[in-house]
Amino acid sequence: METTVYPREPQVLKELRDATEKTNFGSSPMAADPHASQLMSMLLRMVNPKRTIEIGVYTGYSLLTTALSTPPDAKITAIDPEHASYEIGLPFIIKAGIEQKIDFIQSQALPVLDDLLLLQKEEGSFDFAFVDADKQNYGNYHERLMKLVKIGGVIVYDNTLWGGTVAKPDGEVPGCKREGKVLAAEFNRRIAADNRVEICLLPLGDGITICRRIS
Ligand SMILES: C[S@@+](CC[C@H](N)C(=O)[O-])C[C@H]1O[C@@H](n2cnc3c(N)ncnc32)[C@H](O)[C@@H]1O
Repeated sequence: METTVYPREPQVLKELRDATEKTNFGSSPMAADPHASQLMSMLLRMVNPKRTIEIGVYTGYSLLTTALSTPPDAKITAIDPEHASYEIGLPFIIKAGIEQKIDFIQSQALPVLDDLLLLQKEEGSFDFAFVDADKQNYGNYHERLMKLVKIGGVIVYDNTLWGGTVAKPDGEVPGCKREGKVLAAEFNRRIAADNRVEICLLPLGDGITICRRIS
């Protein structure tokens, strides 16, 4: 981290991370890991998406990463029911001059995804998606994103190792981590068996799974 990640972290992202850590919102390590963010930035530059979806914004570390790594005319649909945490990061998004790329929707994600699919007929309209929200719904998000993201597009899921607990016997997992372990392990098995995607689970940050839609 000291050699490869922090020295290359854009200054405005570092400022957003510091501001997050200084607030009450920073009491739990919710923001995307800077190492995972470095990977996402590279992926985004390779995919060069015009439209992306982010589920789970918090103070906006991954959202600002996305906005900094996409073309000037890219549009990001960012969904989170909490606005107060987003307001912590907003000054840095404005400072970076990329707020015009972002459509922040204050809502639970599922109704927004259903609306995009059923009412707005946005099937196949997105090139990239990042999911970092309620783990109970990862399977539901996956089914909707498999329609919203076009064939060849990329979906990235965060926290798929859940602190490494997915690889540990239950007895070695603290009680507060057990539900997350079960949810992450179930989701990992589900997408491993999904032949509509290529996948790769990378052991950086809290575990990050990259899916490329192939059918
Ligand atoms: C781990 S944090 C996201 C961190 C963020 N990606 C970052 O880099 O800072 C999880 C976020 O998911 C949001 N969330 C929880 N349930 C949600 C839901 N049903 N739909 C959308 N977002 C949700 C929470 O409000 C929280 O801000």
